Amino acid sequence: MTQPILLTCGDPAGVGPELALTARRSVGAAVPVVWLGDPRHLPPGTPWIQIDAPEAAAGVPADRLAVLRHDFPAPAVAGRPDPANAPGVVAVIRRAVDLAQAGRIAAITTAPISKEILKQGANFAFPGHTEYLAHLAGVGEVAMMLASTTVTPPLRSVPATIHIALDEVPGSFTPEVLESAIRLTHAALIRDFGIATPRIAIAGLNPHAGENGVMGFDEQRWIAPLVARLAAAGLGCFGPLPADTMFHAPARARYDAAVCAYHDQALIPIKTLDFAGGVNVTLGLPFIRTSPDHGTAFDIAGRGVADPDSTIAALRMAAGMVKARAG
Ligand SMILES: NC(=O)c1ccc[n+]([C@@H]2O[C@H](COP(=O)([O-])OP(=O)(O)OC[C@H]3O[C@@H](n4cnc5c(N)ncnc54)[C@H](O)[C@@H]3O)[C@@H](O)[C@H]2O)c1
Ligand SMILES: N[C@H](C(=O)O)[C@H](O)COP(=O)(O)O
Repeated sequence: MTQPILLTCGDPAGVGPELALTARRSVGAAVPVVWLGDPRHLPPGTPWIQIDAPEAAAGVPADRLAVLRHDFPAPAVAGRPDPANAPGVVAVIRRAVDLAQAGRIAAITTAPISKEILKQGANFAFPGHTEYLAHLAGVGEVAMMLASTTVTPPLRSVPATIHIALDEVPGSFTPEVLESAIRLTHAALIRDFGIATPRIAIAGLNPHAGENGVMGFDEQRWIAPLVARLAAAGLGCFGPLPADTMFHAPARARYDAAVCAYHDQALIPIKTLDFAGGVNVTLGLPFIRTSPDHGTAFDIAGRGVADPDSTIAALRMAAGMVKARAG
């Protein structure tokens, strides 16, 4: 790789800045990385080198952090998020997308943000990176995949509805939304994960996938017919399956990705099985974006105990996707 993966700073009071150098070192010299943020927010003693353009990251030794500087209004106190820095956090994401769309970086890996702090400090109107990145890229349909990296068989799970309240799920989980998630998942498995003939398991919405109408009719009414139509069209999907029994190891061996109805149905299994190695990937963007699966972890930020593995896995997965797309 010649172009770098750009690692955003995320919330400067979260664990993002303290994980940056370790993650950068772990992926090694073959993968150039540039960190976008305010160097005042890095832990004291971090060896960093300022660069003026992402292209210069390849010349920075892998034991140093190449920094593309983005000055924030305020210093950061680990564990004490400051809404005054929220506009800076948002601007960093925007700048990363500008660089990706200009073809100057190979991929974006984002460090965690706090939606609550961004709303307080920047009136941020999006529930997460996923929706904001789609907005910035001008893309109507994206999906959020959480992919394991350390469990066998692996788990890749995609919630068809994303960051919405549970009481909004029944109205938002529509045939169009499910079809879009299945199509995006199918395309990503081929393009980014090198799976020529994807197998995609679809979760039901209701307990026992409705049990033939005893616990709900969504499966009979529209989920099963939709899945059958897309399977006939060659999308390799099957189901709907009862969600409670589709994530144990023998069940996972039967599919390459699971498409679920809502956020926790998809994310609880992966964060339980592989919290340390889980990676969040946005499907459907015109550029590559990965992220660790964890959040800002304000409760442990600054104590040097945060596990870097998910950030390392996110950088590695981004590099793998760059390679897969290059053929
Ligand atoms: N990609 C993202 O930007 C992203 C992802 C998830 C959550 N969040 C945000 O993060 C904030 C906090 O969310 P949360 O508390 O639900 O989840 P969290 O992942 O921040 O923390 C959950 C628990 O896991 C622990 N933890 C998290 N990361 C860890 C690590 N690297 N090493 C060791 N322990 C770790 C935390 O200490 C905490 O006990 C929220 O504002 C949420 O919106 C952001
Ligand atoms: N739902 C995600 C998770 O819990 O891992 C998280 O909020 C991150 O979402 P974005 O990548 O959209 O910020």
